[in-house]
Amino acid sequence: RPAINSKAETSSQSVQRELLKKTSQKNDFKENIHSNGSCQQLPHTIIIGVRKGGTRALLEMLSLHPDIAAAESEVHFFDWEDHYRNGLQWYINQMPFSYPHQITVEKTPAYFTSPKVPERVYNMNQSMRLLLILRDPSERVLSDYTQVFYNHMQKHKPYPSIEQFLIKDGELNVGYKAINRSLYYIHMQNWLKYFPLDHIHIVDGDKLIKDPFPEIEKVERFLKLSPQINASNFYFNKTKGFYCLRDSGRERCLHESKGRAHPQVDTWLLGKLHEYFHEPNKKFFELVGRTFDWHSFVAS
Ligand SMILES: Nc1ncnc2c1ncn2[C@@H]1O[C@H](COP(=O)(O)OS(=O)(=O)O)[C@@H](OP(=O)(O)O)[C@H]1O
Repeated sequence: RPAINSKAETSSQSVQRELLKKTSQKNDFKENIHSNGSCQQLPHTIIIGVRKGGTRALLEMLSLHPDIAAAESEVHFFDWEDHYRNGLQWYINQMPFSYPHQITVEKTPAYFTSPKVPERVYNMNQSMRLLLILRDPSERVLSDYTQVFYNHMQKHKPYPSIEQFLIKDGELNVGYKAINRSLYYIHMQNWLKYFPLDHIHIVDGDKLIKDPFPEIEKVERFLKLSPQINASNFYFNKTKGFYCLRDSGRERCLHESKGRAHPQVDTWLLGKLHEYFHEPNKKFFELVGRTFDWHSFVAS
């Protein structure tokens, strides 16, 4: 049963349960075994978000571990109806081939803020251990905007300035989607209806940027992996301005779309953002019993 939610099953829940049952009965799906003994398996852990939190960096860094097998692209199984309808066999087919001792992981940042997803993950595996990487909520808003701005640029489409999204009638536009995605306590509450807090490991995305190794060590411990990733797997690349990875002598940085400059935002507007997130951040800290070093300014 869900950790907190004890309400009677709603019709949408029973439809979902039926959908999952249809595809999850043992004989209904196979784990696609390769002749070398590897096979495709359902993920043992999922990086559920948050969008622009550093999910790709986390996945790539974790993949340095020999016991990790990661799905390359975002799967969007639980949040896209077209995918979810295909059932668990389809989900398995998206997974990398891995050996029995390995942990399969996929990352889809949109899961964290998608209300249907926690229940769907729960219906698949009630004891799933989840990874969540969060970043300063205001910084995340700027990163979110930057991502969509570049998506438009690449298609040679115009895109309004960040001020046009952030300001409405002279005040902060709290209806902006990117702001909602940064209200972490709201989304976290949805997850905690189904999973206990100790099954959701929160990676500090700001710390992962500044000094990745200690954060990755914590993830190794959470996933009960042997400590195999070392400080020497990371080196700071001055040109990129971020840590890059060193794996068996090979060096690589994340794609150029990661670590882009954010738009310059007026101090007044930035102050408004920081002020707006003060209460929601406090609620989030109470919910998870831990604080983060996020901007949280209150006007005097
Ligand atoms: N080592 C390293 N190299 C490059 N980038 C790094 C790294 N560690 C964390 N980050 C931060 O990751 C941010 C992108 O987050 P996501 O991968 O979750 O974005 S996405 O939701 O999948 O689009 C990205 O956000 P932006 O800085 O806004 O581009 C980075 O700040």
